[in-house]
Amino acid sequence: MQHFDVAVIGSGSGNSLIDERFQDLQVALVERDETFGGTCLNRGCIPTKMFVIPADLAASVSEARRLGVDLEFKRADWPAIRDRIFGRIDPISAGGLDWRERSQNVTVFHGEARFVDPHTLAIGEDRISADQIVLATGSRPRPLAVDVPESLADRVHTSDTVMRIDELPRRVVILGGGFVAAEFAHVFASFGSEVTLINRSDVLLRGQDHEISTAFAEALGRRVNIRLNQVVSTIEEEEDGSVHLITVDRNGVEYDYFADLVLNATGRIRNSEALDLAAAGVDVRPDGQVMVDSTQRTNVAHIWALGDVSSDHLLKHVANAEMRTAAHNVLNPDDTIQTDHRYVPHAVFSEPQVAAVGATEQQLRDWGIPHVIARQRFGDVAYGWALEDQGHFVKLIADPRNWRLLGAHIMGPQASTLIQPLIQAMSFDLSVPDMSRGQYWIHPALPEVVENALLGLLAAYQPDEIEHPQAENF
Ligand SMILES: Cc1cc2nc3c(=O)[nH]c(=O)nc-3n(C[C@H](O)[C@H](O)[C@H](O)COP(=O)(O)OP(=O)(O)OC[C@H]3O[C@@H](n4cnc5c(N)ncnc54)[C@H](O)[C@@H]3O)c2cc1C
Ligand SMILES: NC(=O)c1ccc[n+]([C@@H]2O[C@H](COP(=O)([O-])OP(=O)(O)OC[C@H]3O[C@@H](n4cnc5c(N)ncnc54)[C@H](O)[C@@H]3O)[C@@H](O)[C@H]2O)c1
Repeated sequence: MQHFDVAVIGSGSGNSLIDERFQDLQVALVERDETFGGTCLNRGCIPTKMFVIPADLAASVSEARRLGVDLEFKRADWPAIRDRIFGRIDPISAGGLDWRERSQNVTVFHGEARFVDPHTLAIGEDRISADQIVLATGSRPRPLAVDVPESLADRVHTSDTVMRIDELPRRVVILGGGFVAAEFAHVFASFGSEVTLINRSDVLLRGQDHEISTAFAEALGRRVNIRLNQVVSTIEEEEDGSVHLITVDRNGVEYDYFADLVLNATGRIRNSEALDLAAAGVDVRPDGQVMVDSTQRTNVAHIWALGDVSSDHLLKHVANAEMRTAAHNVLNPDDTIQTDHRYVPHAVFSEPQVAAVGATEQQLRDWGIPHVIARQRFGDVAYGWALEDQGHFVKLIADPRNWRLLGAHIMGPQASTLIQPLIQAMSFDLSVPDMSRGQYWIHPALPEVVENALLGLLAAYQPDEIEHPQAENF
């Protein structure tokens, strides 16, 4: 049996963990998928955003018309877009594997790892042992709870497969109302498909500030048919080859939908069951989330975990941060560092974009934390005038006792970029007065919408007047 200093399971963030600091250690890297490099590179963040950019261009035609420019959308050449995207990504993945296989100190094992005992892994017929083991096995799409006829396998997809399809479907039904559903609804609708989004609950992008999720649903609803409070009960094939979905709402009423493609975007499950964690004594929650402390250590001292399999946040920037913590701690188990999960931001690359960091208004009310709220419309700053912006806004929430931001929520153009200075302010403990007046804000650039929202917070604060002051800059 081969023995290693470190064994890493999963080639996504797990592969990035093995940097030059490990060069004097013998490392095993195990990957069960034929594709090397994990979700973000091959079927997640990166290819989806590469579809979103052409979708943004296609969607801009209707925006242009409002500004007096007569553009025409002819068609999206799906095979060309797909081949361009994967023509770039697939070689990166293959090159990454090739480079790794040529690393002097790393042995790549192709197969599914499972524990035999706390220090031993089985990978097919192979058995390896390691002093320390890192679990970086990620997550996968949650399968539908209803049977899908085998004959429909090429028409009922998840995010793993949908980006590789051969042609743009005419009618798309998306099941789910989270990040994946929101981003693919934008892509397919912009490219000209007729999109119906069916969600089990009555909110899209649950977990966002209520004002954002309501405004987002309204905006997306202008381009996509949105059906809430319904779940699929049956999926069958029609004679003409289309997919027939029957859904049922809370009152037991049934609805029929017909599609050329169905995207199941109903959430993700963590890849932990194949690991046989019981054999190693690693604690895992009933939903499959491996339990770790802030040093990324499991309850078994030499076993660490990071990323989707153990994190509360299924986001690549969080997996990367946890990977950096785990890398340090594997190398310095007696001098560990912790992952900072205080201000984890996220962005949804749909149309409109949504981005947020920190607490929502409803959370602060529930927690009884005093707060001031300011809302600033994009349409009321100079760049927003140029955009003729309608309906997009920044919502900031701060604690008036120390003027620190508690939450920032943005829906609109470049939200994923505009949120960054707010993340920075929260991470580096910058106060609202310092942030708003302690620096120049380029005029007439879009970040003035953030500047004005910050000033709105200060203006909203009328001590003794009301418990939760709000600046209605609308
Ligand atoms: C469609 C989509 C879009 C996304 N967009 C974004 C985005 O814009 N921004 C963002 O921050 N996040 C995004 N995410 C989330 C992001 O992709 C994940 O949070 C991130 O990739 C998780 O990384 P990881 O290293 O934990 O797992 P992964 O990258 O999934 O790597 C885990 C690897 O482990 C392997 N594995 C699993 N079990 C075993 C086993 N027993 N033995 C051997 N190998 C095993 C898997 O095959 C996989 O290759 C997106 C996700 C999806 C699905
Ligand atoms: N831009 C990004 O950062 C990005 C993009 C994509 C994914 N991700 C990550 O991946 C995670 C998973 O995304 P996701 O969208 O798959 O999951 P999600 O958990 O965000 O959303 C799942 C949605 O499906 C709905 N749903 C569940 N069961 C259903 C059913 N039977 N019928 C209809 N609707 C049903 C839920 O109500 C919910 O709205 C996200 O939470 C996010 O962390 C991030």
